[in-house]
Amino acid sequence: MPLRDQKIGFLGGGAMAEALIAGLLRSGLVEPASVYASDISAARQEYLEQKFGIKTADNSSVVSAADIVVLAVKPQAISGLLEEIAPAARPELTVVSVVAGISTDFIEGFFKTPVPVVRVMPNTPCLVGEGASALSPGKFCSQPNMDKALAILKASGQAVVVDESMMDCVTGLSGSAPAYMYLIMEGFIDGAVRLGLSRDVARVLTAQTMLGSAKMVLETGEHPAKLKDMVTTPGGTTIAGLYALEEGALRSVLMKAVAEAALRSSQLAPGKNSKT
Ligand SMILES: NC(=O)C1=CN([C@@H]2O[C@H](COP(=O)(O)OP(=O)(O)OC[C@H]3O[C@@H](n4cnc5c(N)ncnc54)[C@H](O)[C@@H]3O)[C@@H](O)[C@H]2O)C=CC1
Ligand SMILES: O=C(O)[C@@H]1CCC=N1
Repeated sequence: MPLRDQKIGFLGGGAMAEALIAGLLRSGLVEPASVYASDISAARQEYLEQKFGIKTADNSSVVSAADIVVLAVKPQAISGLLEEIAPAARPELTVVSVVAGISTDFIEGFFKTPVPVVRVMPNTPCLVGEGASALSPGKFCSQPNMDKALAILKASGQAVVVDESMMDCVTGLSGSAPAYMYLIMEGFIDGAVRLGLSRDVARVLTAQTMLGSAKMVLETGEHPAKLKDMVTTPGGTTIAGLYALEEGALRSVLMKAVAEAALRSSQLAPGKNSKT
């Protein structure tokens, strides 16, 4: 029970913090009274208090009150936030960062003492308990620190440990890919609407097909190519559709999407060719 008696504070109460808080409370691993959040938007703080029954306070008060703090601001705001909370940071704290493109080294550099930092790349499906998260330990991280971070992320889906050198890749894959999946689904839905199917029916059939196909991959452990072959009758419909997808170079487009997003992740840290 790595989260027993732990107070968890979220710094930045936006979409990602909301998804993780929802998962934690749904899992029953922590009570609302053990969860704190801070946000520069008063409206956002009020929303989180109302929705989850958690407490809100300013950044430094949350760090002082918490055993675990989750950094959940945009990369552009991370330096200011770290400068603000540094005086309250201490070696007993576990810092969990979900900030894209920001290394454990970068975060550790703001603190005067060795503070354990875990870098995490979650995704928005955490909101419905189906997140995919990757975690990497910083140099001051012990196994109990990792266990706490893993427990938070596993409350919202699946979580795996990867070497930090793979974090940009993971950011371009599972961190960003919900958006790619929605784009793909939009295309399928429009394709069916074009042929006369109602949008509502097309939406349900598309989303359930994506869910079912993903479940087949996870539950059978088979290579996707084998599962694809199971659908594909010689001379049938599927191979006709696959031919169109291959003509559009779907697989190379998807590979490029992961690479472009990973490249952008590597540029997000302040001072690293950041565009914003
Ligand atoms: N949205 C996504 O799909 C994913 C986002 N992430 C990462 O999670 C982090 C948060 O992203 P989102 O939740 O999507 O952004 P968001 O914009 O929804 O939330 C950020 C929140 O931080 C607040 N904020 C800004 N400066 C602050 C400060 N100094 N102190 C306290 N609060 C402050 C903002 O008011 C906002 O509510 C980002 O670093 C992003 O890279 C990681 C994985 C997936
Ligand atoms: O687009 C972004 O930068 C963030 C990180 C991964 C998903 N959303």
